[in-house]
Parts: sequence; C-alpha cells; structure tokens
Amino acid sequence: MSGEKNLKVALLGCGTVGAQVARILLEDANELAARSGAGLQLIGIAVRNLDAKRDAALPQELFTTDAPGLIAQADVVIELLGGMEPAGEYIAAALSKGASVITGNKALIALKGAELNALASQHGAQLRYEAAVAGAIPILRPIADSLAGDHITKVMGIVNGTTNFILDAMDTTGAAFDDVLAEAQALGYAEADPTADVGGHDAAAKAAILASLAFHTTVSSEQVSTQGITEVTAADVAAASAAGYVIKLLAIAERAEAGISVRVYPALVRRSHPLATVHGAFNAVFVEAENAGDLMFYGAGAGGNPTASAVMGDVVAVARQIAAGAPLPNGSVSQAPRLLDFEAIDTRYWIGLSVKDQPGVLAAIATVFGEHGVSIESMSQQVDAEAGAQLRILTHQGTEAALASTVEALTALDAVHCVLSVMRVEGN
Ligand SMILES: NC(=O)c1ccc[n+]([C@@H]2O[C@H](COP(=O)([O-])OP(=O)(O)OC[C@H]3O[C@@H](n4cnc5c(N)ncnc54)[C@H](O)[C@@H]3O)[C@@H](O)[C@H]2O)c1
Ligand SMILES: N[C@@H](CCO)C(=O)O
Ligand code: NA
Repeated sequence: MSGEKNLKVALLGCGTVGAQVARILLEDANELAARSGAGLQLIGIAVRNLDAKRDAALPQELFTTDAPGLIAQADVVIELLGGMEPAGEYIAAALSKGASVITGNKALIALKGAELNALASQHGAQLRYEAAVAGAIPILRPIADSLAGDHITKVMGIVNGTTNFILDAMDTTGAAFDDVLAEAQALGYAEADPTADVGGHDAAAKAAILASLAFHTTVSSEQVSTQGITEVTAADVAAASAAGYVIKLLAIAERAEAGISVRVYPALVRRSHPLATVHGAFNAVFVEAENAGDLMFYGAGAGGNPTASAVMGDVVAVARQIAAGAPLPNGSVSQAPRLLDFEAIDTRYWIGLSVKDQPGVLAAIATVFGEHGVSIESMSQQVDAEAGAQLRILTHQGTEAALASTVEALTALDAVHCVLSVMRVEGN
C-alpha cells in the first residue's frame, strides 16, 4: 500500500452488526485496501462498556468509550449504534468536519436524512446507508445509480423480516398471529419489544428512504401512511389463500400524475406474483421502471454478517471516491415531494364482512357498493356453525375515500353484523 492513502476508520458500536464489521475490517484489510485504492485502518471502536464479553479476535486496545474523541481523528465513521441520539449528533459531528459516514440507521435516516445529506454536501463528505434498507440486499445503490437514467414508477418491498416470518408462518401453518409472534421472539427474529416491526414503523422508515431515492425527493417516515399486521387474523389468511392470494406487509412508494404516495400496510398479493414467493424472514424489493420494466431484488434483510456486507460495500465505495479524489455527487434530491393524500390513493380492496344469512342480504350489500361508485370484482360466502355467514368481497380499482365511505355505510346496514377486515390488493 506504499504511496497510497491510508484512511482512518472509526467504528461506533460493537453489537450484532458492528462486531462483524470490525471482524471484516481486520481480517480482510489487504483485500479491502486493494479494492478501495486506500488503506482502511480501524483506529477504534466506540462502546458503552469496555469490560463486556466480545470476540477475542478483536484487539482490546481498539475499544474506547470516547466516541467524540474517536470521531475527531477519523476520515471515515461507521455508525452502528442505532437509535436517534447520540447517533444523530455523532453523524452530524463527523460530516461537519468533512469525514464521510456509513450507517445502517434507518430510523434516523428516515427522519433526518435530508438534513444530514445537506450537511454532507456542504462539507464535501459522503453519507451512505445501504444497510438501512433490506439489510444485505443491494437496493439503494441500484435505485440511485443503476436506475439513475430511468424513471421509477413504483417500488414495492417486503422490507421487514420479522413480519414476513410471522405472515408466512400464519399462511403455511394456519396459526394465529399471537402464537407465531411468540415463536418469532423465541427464534430471535422479533425484538423483545416488537412494536416497530409488527406496527409497520420499521417498514415505514424504509419506505421513506426508498421513496426519497426513487423519486429524487425527500420523504420522512412521518409522512408514510402506516398500518401494521397486528389485526391480521388466521381467518383473513385462510380466506386470502382460498382466493389464490397471500398476505404480505408491503412498503410501497408509487408515482402518479398528481403526486407520490408512500404507504405501508398488509396487502393481498396473488400467489403467482414474485413477492408471494418470499418466505421466512427474507426480504425482497420489486421495482417498476419505465424503461427497465420489472426488477426484483431478493436476499437477507437482517443479521450480523449480511448487514455487515452492505456496510462494507459502502465503506469501499466511500474509500474509492476519497482515494480517487473524485468530485462527490451532490445526490439527486431536486424537488419537494408532492405527496398525495391517503384518501386519493387508488387500489383494489378486499373486504370481509360477517353478515346475516337470509334473503336480500347480498342485494343490500351490492347496492351500497354501487351507491359509492365501487365496482365489485368477485364475492365469496362461507357459512359455518360457529362464525355464521362471512362474505369476502374483492373490488375493482377505487379510492381510499370511496372505500372509507363504503365501509361506513356497510357497517350501518342491518344485514351486516360487523366488518371483519379491510385490506388492499397489490401487484398484478
Ligand atoms: N441487526 C440487523 O440485522 C440490522 C439490519 C439492518 C440494519 N441494522 C441497523 O444497524 C444498527 C445496529 O444494529 P445492531 O443490530 O448491531 O444493534 P445492537 O443493539 O446489536 O448494537 C448496537 C450496539 O451499540 C451500543 N451502543 C448504543 N449506544 C451507544 C453509545 N452511545 N455509545 C457506545 N455504544 C453504544 C450498544 O451497547 C450495542 O452493543 C441499527 O441502526 C440497526 O437498525 C441492523
Ligand atoms: N427488525 C428488522 C431488522 C432489519 O432492519 C426486521 O425484522 O427486518
Ligand atoms: Na440494503
């Protein structure tokens, strides 16, 4: 490496992902230097507790509790602490002094990405976060670079492994949500507090990041219409399956004439759709672009090694640019987002109703749909001794506003006991 630049790398955090990043930086130092055109010298690892039990292969002298001190000496900072603060403050400090930053922190980027990207541009630094969306899957760089000459029209992803594991297990075993969640926790997929996963918030952060890059704008996680999977029942899953569909939690970013829509909800996907084949805790992102057509990216969305792979790809990309002294691209954010109101979003719906099993019921229900301008594609009825009569109605395309008023009117019907579920249908 004589004559080549030597970059000082600071690692913040030595948890699931950080420990693997440290291992790769040390084990593959020569190869990484050759690929980067610059040496990558790990100068320290910021941790909370110096005495915690760690991989013996990581030299003890690298550990420090002084994160700000480490950042002050670094050319490249890898933030793998998670959470909003102090991660945000540390990233801002690094960028402000011209150090480039790699992070896997989707929650932070989805809220503060615009601010931090601006700070990076202002100080000639780079900010990369491939690990933040769909773990190991290369998705942000394909969207930002490979498809930079195309127009992306829709991104639809299974970007949360925990919820895909739960929905997949419900689909294959017929089990109830609560039982599968307990299994996911026992297997270590779901957090002890799984709210961000099952509530859809983790997917919403990823949706915001995907939408921002796909549509050259800035969408924050607060602007994503979000619904999780806690209300999905075994009966919904079984009825969807009988109709040829599987239920998946989707993060969707879509561009229409009037604006863009970014949303997360459990949706029915036809079994023949590529996203229906994503099982267990795997992730996949389906991208539709005007010229490329349909693309799908698939792989491990989480885990120490897979996520470290995405982090290291960003580290090498950053190092190459620094080594080449190449001017840094200032990103492609150009427009403020024209976000559509949720009410204006157009999709197909699947509505489950518990109804009276008597003459005239179907006619009364069909009338309500007709009065609200929502066209029915198909309807199926199941009657059993315990649950009574249940109807599942699939509609043609309609707006959320029309759906909401239809559901309200259905609830008021004498023939309807209750609305069991309302879900969207996505994909062709
Ligand atoms: N684990 C995954 O599969 C995965 C996948 C994609 C992205 N990510 C993201 O990567 C980041 C790291 O995730 P992880 O799974 O490694 O988390 P983790 O909880 O295993 O590790 C974080 C580590 O940082 C330490 N830490 C927290 N605050 C600190 C502070 N102020 N100073 C020093 N140390 C501190 C914690 O003690 C812990 O050891 C998160 O932003 C996460 O969202 C993780
Ligand atoms: N909790 C996340 C981790 C990866 O971001 C998941 O289940 O996919
Ligand atoms: Na990724």
